[in-house]
Amino acid sequence: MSNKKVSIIFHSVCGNNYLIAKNFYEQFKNNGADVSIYRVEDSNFESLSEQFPIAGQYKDEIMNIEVANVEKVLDSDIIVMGSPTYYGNVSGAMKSFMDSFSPCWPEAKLWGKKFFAFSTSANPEGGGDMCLNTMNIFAQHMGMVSIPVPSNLLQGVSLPAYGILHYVGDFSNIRLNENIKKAINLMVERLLII
Ligand SMILES: Cc1cc2nc3c(=O)[nH]c(=O)nc-3n(C[C@H](O)[C@H](O)[C@H](O)COP(=O)(O)O)c2cc1C
Repeated sequence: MSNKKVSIIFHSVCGNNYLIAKNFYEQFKNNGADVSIYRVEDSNFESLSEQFPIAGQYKDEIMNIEVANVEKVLDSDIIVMGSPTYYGNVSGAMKSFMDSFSPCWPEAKLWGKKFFAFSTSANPEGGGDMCLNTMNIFAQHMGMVSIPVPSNLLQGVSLPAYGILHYVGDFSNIRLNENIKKAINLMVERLLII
C-alpha cells in the first residue's frame, strides 16, 4: 500500500486519453495511493467533437470530471499528464494548462516531484513522441523529475522511453488494447516504488 498523493491530468476529445487516465486512476487506487483525476478546460471541445463521431461516446463522463487547476495539484508527490497529439505537439488545451504554472516557476514550487507523461496519436508517424517530450520538457522546466518507461516494462512490446503512447487510428476510435492496459499497471507499480 502507498501513502503517495497522485494527480492525473488529461485532455481528451474522443475519449482515448480519458480511458488511459481512468486506467491510471484505478490502478493507483488499487495500490492504495491518494489519487485524483482532473480534466483540463477545452474551449474547442464542441467544434472538435463535430469532426469525430466517436467523441460522443465518453463526452458526458469526461465533462463530469473536475477541471484541473494549479492549486489542486501543487501538493502531489506524483503528477501524471496526458494529451492527444495535435500537429506533433500537445493540444492547445494542454498547453494552456501548462502555461498556467508560470507563477510556480520563480520559487520552483514543483521541484523534485515525479512526473510521467502519456499520449495518443493517430499512428506511429504522427509525432506522439514529440507530444510526450513537450510534456517532459514542461516538467523539467518546473523542476520535476520525468520518469521514463523502462525498456523491459513489457516483454516483446516496444514503447517510447518518454511515456505511454497509444495509436488511435484516423478516426480516433481504436481503444486501448491489453498491452497498453498492462503497461499502465506496471508503470504505476514502478512510479510508486521509486
Ligand atoms: C487539431 C488536431 C491535430 C491533430 N494532429 C495529429 C498529429 O499531428 N499526429 C497524429 O498522429 N494525430 C493527430 N491528430 C489526431 C489526434 O491525435 C487524435 O484525435 C487523438 O489522439 C485522440 O485522443 P482523444 O481520444 O483523447 O481525444 C490530430 C487531431 C486534431 C483534432
